[in-house]
Amino acid sequence: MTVVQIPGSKSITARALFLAAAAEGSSVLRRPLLSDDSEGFVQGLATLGYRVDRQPEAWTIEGRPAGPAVAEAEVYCRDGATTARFLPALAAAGRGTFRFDASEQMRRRPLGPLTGALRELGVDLTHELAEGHHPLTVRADGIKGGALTLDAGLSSQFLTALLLVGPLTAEGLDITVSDLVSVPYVEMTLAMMRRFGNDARRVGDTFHVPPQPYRATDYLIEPDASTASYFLAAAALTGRTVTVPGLGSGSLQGDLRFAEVLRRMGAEVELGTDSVTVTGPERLSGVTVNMRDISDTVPTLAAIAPFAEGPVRIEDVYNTRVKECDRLAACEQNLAAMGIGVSTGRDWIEIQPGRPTPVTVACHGDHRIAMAFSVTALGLAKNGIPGALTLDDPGCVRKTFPGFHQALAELRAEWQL
Ligand SMILES: O=C(O)C1=C[C@@H](OP(=O)(O)O)[C@@H](O)[C@H](O)C1
Ligand SMILES: C=C(OP(=O)(O)O)C(=O)O
Repeated sequence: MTVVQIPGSKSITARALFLAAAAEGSSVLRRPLLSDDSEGFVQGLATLGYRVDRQPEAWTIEGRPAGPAVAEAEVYCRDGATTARFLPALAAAGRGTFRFDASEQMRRRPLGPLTGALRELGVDLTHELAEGHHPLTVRADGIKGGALTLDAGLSSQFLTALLLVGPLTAEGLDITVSDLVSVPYVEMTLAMMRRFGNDARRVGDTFHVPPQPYRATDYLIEPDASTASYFLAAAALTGRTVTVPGLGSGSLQGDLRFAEVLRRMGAEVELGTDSVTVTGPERLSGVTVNMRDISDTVPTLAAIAPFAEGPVRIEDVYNTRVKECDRLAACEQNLAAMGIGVSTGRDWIEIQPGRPTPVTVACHGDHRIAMAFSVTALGLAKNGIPGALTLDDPGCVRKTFPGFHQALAELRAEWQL
């Protein structure tokens, strides 16, 4: 049995940073994620005048319920969609002129439903180059609040941004949502808002957020379940056992359900109160699975799929086309290059069993493509397929797990693969 320590959850770190910044008093966030996304979020907060004291194991943030401490700022959001979508909402609740920009990759990703909703709430917001994309400027003068509708079919992060800012509005928010994707991330948002003292709740398709102030909290961040998927998949693929401590039945992260997908493919899964353990079978079986709730783990499953006994079909994941890259296209491209039978439609991908030949993986600057296909390399080694699989951009893992390659190398050394 191999124990793998996984760094903190990106999504929980981002929410905790927002909530701590918006709360009255000083919050301590324990075991935050140290990566490009979370550093970008902290840097964004600092640019907006929030005080963050960063020790490696704990970050202390002084909250400001009235919003940013500066009247003008230029915030660079890097590649992080949580930063690029949550921080403009936070700034809108304050007073001042705040310009936001992001990397080329993030500039391409959609923002329109969120910026449209902020405008519906009376926020003065202008896009510089293209409607619904970064860069943008918010001329903030507080938010009164009220009722609004939101299309959350491309991203749940639009809803999370509005939920998080709701308690900072004068009257609260009632948000009626259509076509919501990634539901567990919204449940995570509501659970964390409760921990910081706000009783936002969902009734049918409407989310009610009372204007109840956040209070400062001491918050322990869970390991990242999407990151864990690569190591659980590695165990499932090679017949080994991996335990990830800190991720158990009480986890806030939907992506832990990826272990259930591995179970359906024949792996043994033990979900304890504070850990998850996966043991791989002799050979995985094929599966058809709806991954609308857990779409960050689509590349992980696609990358081990060729080694299954039957076809692997992943459905209802259109929004994976508007992530760091078009992930259905990137998975199809790389699997096809390896000689694997693969087809895709608007919102699905189907992968046939086969013997992948090693290639240089086209990462498209996407950490999940890089990490997922690094696991394919273990399948090649286990099946005695000669040659090395390489990545055209190994460094892109810095977005969520700068130490990924080292961690995987340690696993391979232990398993002699
Ligand atoms: O709210 C969050 O922290 C996230 C929500 C999901 O995005 P979508 O809602 O865009 O699917 C997920 O893919 C992303 O990595 C993190
Ligand atoms: C989609 C992702 O990130 P984000 O949307 O937060 O940039 C991800 O981490 O897979």
